[in-house]
Amino acid sequence: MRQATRTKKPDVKVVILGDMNVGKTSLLHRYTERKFKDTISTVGGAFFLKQWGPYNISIWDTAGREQFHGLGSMYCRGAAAVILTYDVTNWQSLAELENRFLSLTDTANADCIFALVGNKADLTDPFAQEPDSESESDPQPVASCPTPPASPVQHKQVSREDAVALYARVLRYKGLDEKTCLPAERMCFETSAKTGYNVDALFETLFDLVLPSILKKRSEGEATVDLETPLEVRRTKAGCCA
Ligand SMILES: Nc1nc2c(ncn2[C@@H]2O[C@H](COP(=O)(O)OP(=O)(O)OP(=O)(O)O)[C@@H](O)[C@H]2O)c(=O)[nH]1
Ligand SMILES: [Mg+2]
Repeated sequence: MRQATRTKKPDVKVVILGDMNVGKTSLLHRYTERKFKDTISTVGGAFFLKQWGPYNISIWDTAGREQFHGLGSMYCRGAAAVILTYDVTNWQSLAELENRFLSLTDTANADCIFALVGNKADLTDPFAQEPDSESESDPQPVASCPTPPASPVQHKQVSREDAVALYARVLRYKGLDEKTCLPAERMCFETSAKTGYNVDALFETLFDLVLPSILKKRSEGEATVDLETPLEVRRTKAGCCA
């Protein structure tokens, strides 16, 4: 009898969505490479493969620029989790999630998990300016006296309450009952790709939450996510497959 061989196919798909410049690619670099690197605006999309215990998780980076909007629902197809990303210093980036990006998730799995992420927290919150002890930042010059904040604190345009309210509307849009869903306190994050603040917590929370979805799929003997699905994937400068 022929034995099935296991290729390194992803078990589950996570997609990151949001307006241009909110820091989607930077968040993925921070998580997968432990670095804050220069980016160029993403063209099309790119995927990163992350080994999580015995499982392979594909994380799809998407382009926020309007010209690539049409590709978004293709990337979301079959997603087990979607990260809706905004910039805490830019109110419009939160509004765009509802106006432009939420409908793209119609192609995601019915039991898709949503996380709402306010990035660039280092610009508004002195606490988020501290490098995450787990994350290796690019070396900073050594200061001889108490270190001033790395950059001036900017006006925070999106409060946590605004994000929590949007999370509730996302659940409503998906026809989900707030009482039985994952609570906003757990699924709304403020992060900094620059310092690493909360970045591991975001991805690791999501990965833990998608495990049941992997196990269910495996027990049902479903095919894993097919990377060969024709997708016009143009890579970012940063490339992919961390
Ligand atoms: N201060 C600060 N800047 C950030 C952070 N994350 C990203 N940036 C900067 O924001 C700009 C955009 O970052 P990207 O990661 O390319 O943004 P994106 O969402 O992938 O943009 P598109 O690919 O065009 O959709 C870059 O100049 C980053 O250096 C952050 O956490 N803090
Ligand atoms: Mg990008």
